[in-house]
Amino acid sequence: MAVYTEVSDEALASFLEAYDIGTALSFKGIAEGVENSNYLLITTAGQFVLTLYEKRVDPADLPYFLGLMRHLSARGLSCPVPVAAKDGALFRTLCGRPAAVQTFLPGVWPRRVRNEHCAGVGAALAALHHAGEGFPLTRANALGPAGWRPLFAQSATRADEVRAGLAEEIESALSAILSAWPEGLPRGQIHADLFPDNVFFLGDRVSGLIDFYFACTDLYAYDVAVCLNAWCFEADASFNVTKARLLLAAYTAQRPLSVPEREALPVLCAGAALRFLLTRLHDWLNHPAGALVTPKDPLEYARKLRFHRAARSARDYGLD
Ligand SMILES: Nc1ncnc2c1ncn2[C@@H]1O[C@H](COP(=O)(O)OP(=O)(O)OP(=O)(O)O)[C@@H](O)[C@H]1O
Ligand SMILES: N[C@@H](CCO)C(=O)O
Repeated sequence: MAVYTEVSDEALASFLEAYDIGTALSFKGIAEGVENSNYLLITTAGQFVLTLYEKRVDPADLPYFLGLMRHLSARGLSCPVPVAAKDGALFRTLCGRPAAVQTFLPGVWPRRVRNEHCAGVGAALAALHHAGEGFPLTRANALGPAGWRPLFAQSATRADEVRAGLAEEIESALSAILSAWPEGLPRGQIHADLFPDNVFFLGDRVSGLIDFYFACTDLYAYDVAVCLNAWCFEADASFNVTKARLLLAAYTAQRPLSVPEREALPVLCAGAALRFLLTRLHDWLNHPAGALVTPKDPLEYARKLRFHRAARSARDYGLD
């Protein structure tokens, strides 16, 4: 469930007065998602999603996130478009929280990832990277290499509660990855969290991308690495090279990877696995008893990390 803030009919009606999208016909909480409160809002003008930003999103980042979505959409990428209020603002305040109205995106995310989905996401990721060009704002990746040590420091002494030896394994991976992290690769606006639950499909075709709240300005090939982690492993933790080949073929058809990007793929994939291992470990150790949201398994990413640390070259990911 992800409705942390209840909105009364009166509060909604007065909020909507600031917009040109008619009056509410129906208003329902959306159960999915973890971070923010999301509502499906049907008005006399159409269908929208109303998001109230809870603790994790820094309001200072909203101009970047919402501006990026407008920029991407204007450049042909299918994603929710933030609707400006009558005064031009992309977000306002509702029930004491920053809140934004976005267009509704049709489609469903794949509960079971098939090969066709991987080709679709590869193409969509390259389209996102191209569409982001020219966006004037930047945002540092708070969960990039510089953030990993401080993040791990919050869990290090308790990591072995999750699995004996985990702290040492993370420490060794952290040092190896940081010392091999590539310099000078092409960078721009990246999604940084393009997991299956953030990609909507209609049939086998991508209908759009959502959840830009980790987006930042970082290495394009790191975004590819995030997707290889999120889309190309099976439930038994084995790497599915067919899925990787399809994802990479569709991506490189639109944005070829340079030789240095290809060479860096194993360390970028290891870094991406470490990022999700660290955030999941933190959430696993710190989730309040009785919380409605089940934390995600950190060990899934410890297994993926091992695969990447054993990989020798881009060939291990299906690139020739
Ligand atoms: N524009 C949209 N159109 C249609 N559905 C949407 C839209 N935005 C969000 N949703 C729905 O709301 C759900 C949660 O959205 P989102 O993933 O952005 O939330 P979140 O709270 O930031 O979650 P998390 O970061 O944990 O995934 C989505 O799975 C989807 O069902
Ligand atoms: N995609 C992240 C959650 C943050 O959106 C994970 O699976 O750990």
